[in-house]
Amino acid sequence: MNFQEYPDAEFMAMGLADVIATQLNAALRQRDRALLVVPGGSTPGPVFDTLCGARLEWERVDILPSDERWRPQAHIRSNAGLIAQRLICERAAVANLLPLYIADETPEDAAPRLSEAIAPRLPIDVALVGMGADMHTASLFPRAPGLEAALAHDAPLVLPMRIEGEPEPRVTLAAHVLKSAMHLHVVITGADKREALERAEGQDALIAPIAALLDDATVHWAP
Ligand SMILES: O=C1O[C@H](COP(=O)(O)O)[C@@H](O)[C@H](O)[C@H]1O
Repeated sequence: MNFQEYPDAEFMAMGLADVIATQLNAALRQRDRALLVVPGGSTPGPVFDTLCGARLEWERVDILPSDERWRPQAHIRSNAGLIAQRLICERAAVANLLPLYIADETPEDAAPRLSEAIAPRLPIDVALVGMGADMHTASLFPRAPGLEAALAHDAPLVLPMRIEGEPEPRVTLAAHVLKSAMHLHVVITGADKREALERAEGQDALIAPIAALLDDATVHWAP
């Protein structure tokens, strides 16, 4: 794991947005299109606010959520809703959002079709994921039913997740999909998450799902 520490969240947003834009530009020099995976939640907003102004050919960029809460995009808890509002705007308004949600279907019914839809878009050029203080990443939650399947190297690309205590079901990219990204970044803030990250290192991924990604990741942390 590479660990990058910043003096505050604003510095981190600027630094991380710059790294992601540089990596996307490099990918676009090699191929027609680039694929960027991003998380939802409360942490990535400031990174999106800076990244959306980056100078790159956004019309050639596909943006895919790392996971989705099973809500329509207009819902306040939708990860795609956050991404559409804070990232797919300004210069990035012409980027293409690949939703991980199908209206009027259950996550279980939709997951195979979502897997089929994203398969031709892989590999991921740049993946940015978050982490909760409980060490979940994307929607890979500790001890969740279905977690073992989602950690398997041959898991379907997209899996449904039902997590006790969460207000809605979810879908998530499998761990191997995130790990296969050319560049993998984890963004976290606060002392509690830094401590959780330290606990996760070397842990069983069934207890600390973020551990499944750490070997391949650069972790970006600000107080
Ligand atoms: O529920 C989710 O949580 C994680 C972490 O979110 P945060 O609010 O603690 O930053 C996020 O990465 C994931 O995409 C989201 O669905």
